[in-house]
Amino acid sequence: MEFYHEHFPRSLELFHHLARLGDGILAACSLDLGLDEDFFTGFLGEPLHRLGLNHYGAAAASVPGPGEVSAMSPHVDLSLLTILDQDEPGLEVRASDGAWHQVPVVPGALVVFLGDYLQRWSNGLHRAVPHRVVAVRRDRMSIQYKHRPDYGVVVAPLDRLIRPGEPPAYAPLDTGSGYLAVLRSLLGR
Ligand SMILES: O=C(O)CCC(=O)C(=O)O
Ligand SMILES: [Fe+2]
Repeated sequence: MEFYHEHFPRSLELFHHLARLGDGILAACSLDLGLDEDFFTGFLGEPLHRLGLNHYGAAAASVPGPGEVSAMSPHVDLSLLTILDQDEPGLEVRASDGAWHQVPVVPGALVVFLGDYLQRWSNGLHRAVPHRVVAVRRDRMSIQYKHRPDYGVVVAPLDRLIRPGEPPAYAPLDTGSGYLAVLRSLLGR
């Protein structure tokens, strides 16, 4: 039992570091959008950030080559932004021309994705990159940190980022129900 408790403080430390990093990246995005750096603070309610581990078992030898089978289906994250670390290749991102590109494993580097909420709040000025995980030949682990608002928050394009006379690019999204819908689609339920 001791083993589990021993690692808990380090996990919390990691979580708080990632939350600070997430705040910093969000502040940079806000400034880029012409907003105050703490603009989103008032929109997030009690932020419900999430830290998790994903494990992908090595695919059987009979599985077709990389790219043909997804271990995690293509999606954008229901987060403001996601910070990710990975120990093996397998993660791919989709470019605007539809081509998939592998995200290399670079020691010491973290992967950052902007998520659906930032795309929606910014009316598409900031984009969430679709990504997926292909079948892997060796066991793979990733650590994913989702920088999130509270679940009850409704995300809608900001008036000041909508061009006069044009409709908003996206409909409002309830962060609670959207998250559940994606979980169901990822799990095939
Ligand atoms: O395992 C990965 O590299 C990607 C995980 C992911 O896309 C997610 O947790 O949203
Ligand atoms: Fe993701």
